[in-house]
Amino acid sequence: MRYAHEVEKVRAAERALMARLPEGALMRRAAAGLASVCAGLLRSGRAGVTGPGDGVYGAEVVLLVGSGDNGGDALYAGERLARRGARVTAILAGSKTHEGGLAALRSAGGRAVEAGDGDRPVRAIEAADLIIDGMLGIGGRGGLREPYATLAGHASCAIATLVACDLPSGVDADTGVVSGAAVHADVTVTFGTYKPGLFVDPGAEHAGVVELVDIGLGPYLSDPDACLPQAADVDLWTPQAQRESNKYRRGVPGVLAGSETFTGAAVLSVGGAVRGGAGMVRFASARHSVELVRHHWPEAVTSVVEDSLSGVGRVNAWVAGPGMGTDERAETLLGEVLATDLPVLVDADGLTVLTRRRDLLGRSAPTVLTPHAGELARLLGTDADQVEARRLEHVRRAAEELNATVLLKGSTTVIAEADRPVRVNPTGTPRLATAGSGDVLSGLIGAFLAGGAAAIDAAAAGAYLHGLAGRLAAAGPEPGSDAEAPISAQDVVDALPAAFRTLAG
Ligand SMILES: NC(=O)C1=CN([C@@H]2O[C@H](COP(=O)(O)OP(=O)(O)OC[C@H]3O[C@@H](n4cnc5c(N)ncnc54)[C@H](O)[C@@H]3O)[C@@H](O)[C@H]2O)[C@@H](O)CC1
Ligand SMILES: [K+]
Repeated sequence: MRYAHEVEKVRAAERALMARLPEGALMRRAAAGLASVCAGLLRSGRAGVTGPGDGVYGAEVVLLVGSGDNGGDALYAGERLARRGARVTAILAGSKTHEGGLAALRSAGGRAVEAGDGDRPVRAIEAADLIIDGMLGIGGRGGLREPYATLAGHASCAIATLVACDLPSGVDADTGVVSGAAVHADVTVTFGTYKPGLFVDPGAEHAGVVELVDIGLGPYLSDPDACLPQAADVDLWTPQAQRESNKYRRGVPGVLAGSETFTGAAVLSVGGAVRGGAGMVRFASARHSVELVRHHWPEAVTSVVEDSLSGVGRVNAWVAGPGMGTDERAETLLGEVLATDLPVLVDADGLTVLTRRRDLLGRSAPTVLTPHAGELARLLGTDADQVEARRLEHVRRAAEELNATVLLKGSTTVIAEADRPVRVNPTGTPRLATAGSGDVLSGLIGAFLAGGAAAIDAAAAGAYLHGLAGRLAAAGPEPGSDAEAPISAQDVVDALPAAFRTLAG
């Protein structure tokens, strides 16, 4: 798991640590880590310098230097690279400059130009092998002002490898929100702990590959605000099929989905549950959906239901909502499911019903809600643009107000439960924004809930494997190929076994 802390907590930890260290020691640690990652990039040839030598000697390095300590980090890192023979140019963009850092760079042979000094900054950026963005770190607020915005644009377009110091300038550290121009980094070297904005789009997408440099902050940091699960975590959360397990021990999800009119959602949701490792799936719906599910998934045990689930048989968890409609019948059946003491996942039409029946959420058993921004906005009585603009804030609020584990779908899927760090899903592809993809996710999480996983673990594991299956389906059988193709929700179902296999690797 990767843990992230908001700015306030980072600052508190830095203060506590700095009180025990000589003046400037922390900045030198950060700069040493940053210089070491940059030297590695230059050595590997990734940053454009090829031929004999260590890649650092003779390399053209440009520092974009802001007025705060982020600029100080960049200047001290530049000093280290200059001492190893790099030709380092600092572009001074702030209203002031870290004096110690600038003096250190100059003493190592580096030079400095003002951001407003004609076309010299642009020429330096164009000729660079590597650029360090030291304009703004955790002190950044709102959209980039000039000349930062223009420099961010030039640097992001340059052929040089662009390395962000702590976080890309223009990305909000706590939320990942970008307002206006921002640095689009290849690599971000972040200090002490990850920042939530590095996990969540658009911040995550601006950060590129994120490297964490340990500056000794760990013991001083309080609880994390967000975390990013890794394959090993997901492996622990998915109920593993033990050799001795029989189909009942692995858990039986009940899927209440589809209607006379809408059948596809039901087929996909059952598919997610079957491929999620459910020993057996019970499916309850109107006759037409039942017929189609029987045809696609003969392994599901089906029941035609009208206004009661009494004949469905024993299940360990419920998935309710995809394609079930929003009429009175749907409301009655959803009410019956939520009145049980079983874990219940509510999605799609089920969420629409909940907007008028929030009282149904007053239960003590685990509930997982899987809305997209529009559905969450309706549940919270706000509008979708607000949710999209501040995803972390809204998913946290929803978990508190709705008494549920809330998985907010989107370009970065985020999952909240009261009093826990938000889990951010690291997998996925824009190709997953296709009809029916969410239905697959609901069934998959339902399989994990039925298998005994805690609600937040089931949701996080489901999001991870679903995103990975989407990526694998879009990439096709060519390993390592960057080319992606459009996919259908059924392709995601079919790629789930391959996604599971990566966990074992
Ligand atoms: N505090 C510490 O102990 C350490 C801090 N470190 C570095 O220090 C950074 C934080 O330094 P600071 O607190 O000085 O903050 P920053 O360097 O992030 O930026 C602060 C300055 O930027 C200006 N600014 C804010 N938003 C702006 C915008 N949108 N456009 C233009 N200018 C804007 C502010 O007016 C202020 O002058 C960290 O990100 C990290 O890189 C590291 O050296 C490790 C140790
Ligand atoms: K930066």
